[in-house]
Amino acid sequence: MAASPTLVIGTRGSPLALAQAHQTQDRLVAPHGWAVEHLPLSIIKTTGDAIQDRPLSEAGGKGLFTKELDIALLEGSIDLAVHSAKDLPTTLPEGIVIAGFLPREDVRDAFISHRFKSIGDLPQGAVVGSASLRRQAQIRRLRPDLQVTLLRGNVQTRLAKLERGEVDATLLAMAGLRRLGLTDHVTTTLETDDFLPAVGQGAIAIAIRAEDERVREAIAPILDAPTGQALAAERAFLTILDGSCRTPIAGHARLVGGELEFRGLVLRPDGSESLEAVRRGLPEDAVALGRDAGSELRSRMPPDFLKA
Ligand SMILES: NCc1[nH]cc(CCC(=O)O)c1CC(=O)O
Repeated sequence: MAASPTLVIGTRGSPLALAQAHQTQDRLVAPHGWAVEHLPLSIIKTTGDAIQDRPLSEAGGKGLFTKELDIALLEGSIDLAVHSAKDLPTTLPEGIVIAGFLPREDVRDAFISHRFKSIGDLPQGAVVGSASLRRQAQIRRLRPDLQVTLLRGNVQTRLAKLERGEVDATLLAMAGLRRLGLTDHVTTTLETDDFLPAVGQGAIAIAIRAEDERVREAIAPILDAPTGQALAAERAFLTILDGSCRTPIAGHARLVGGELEFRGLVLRPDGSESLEAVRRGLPEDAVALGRDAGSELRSRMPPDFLKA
């Protein structure tokens, strides 16, 4: 047998990022009969990891988690980069493409509280912490009487802050909690009809060099086509709305029967108003569905909509 080629997997160093990188590594072992030693991880610290004191939306947004990994890809020190699709900007640098996505995890958000059973159960004035403008705005829409505060840090840090009583409740993605084996903390899961996830939530994206056919072929067996179709619609929607991190935007596509169903939502940051668009169509038309929903919302949005 010929010597196996080596793929270097680039990842951030947070526990969630490492869990996702290990999942990618494990999935690549099976189809090729490679050993994990052929798929070493290269852990790369990003600007986003270093900023702890202010909301990332103020520090420059999503690219903060990808820039250093993009550079490593382009320089050739890694062969693929594993990302939470949710944290990826809509446009990647020249020369880098998303090859595809692993099969999607649970897309829902989880409500987590040690004292209260659900969002509806929170007493007036209770403090809900989240760093996500999307979650903040949706909470405010459901419960304008609550206090919504910034809660930053990785998943474990946020759970520790909740434990210490810094907030009464928080919301986290089910996908991350599952990957970290932390679902014991979940008080209740929020159905997508009531609380719409972020574009890309629950999906792991694999980025590669655009022209690297060797890597593209090697990872093809682990990519999931339905997830790719859903993400195509969601990311097209986000692109139309020019999803900056300052804008509360939610969007989710799923296959229902043979059809792709997309729901998109934009909210005022204070939750006082929201606009929703729904599209159904052929999975092949995913990009058009997402774009169309985005265009509809953009045309319906009053000019001042995105200001607080
Ligand atoms: N922004 C942080 C982030 N990026 C991806 C996930 C969870 C995993 C996923 O959504 O795929 C999380 C944590 C969270 O939102 O609870």
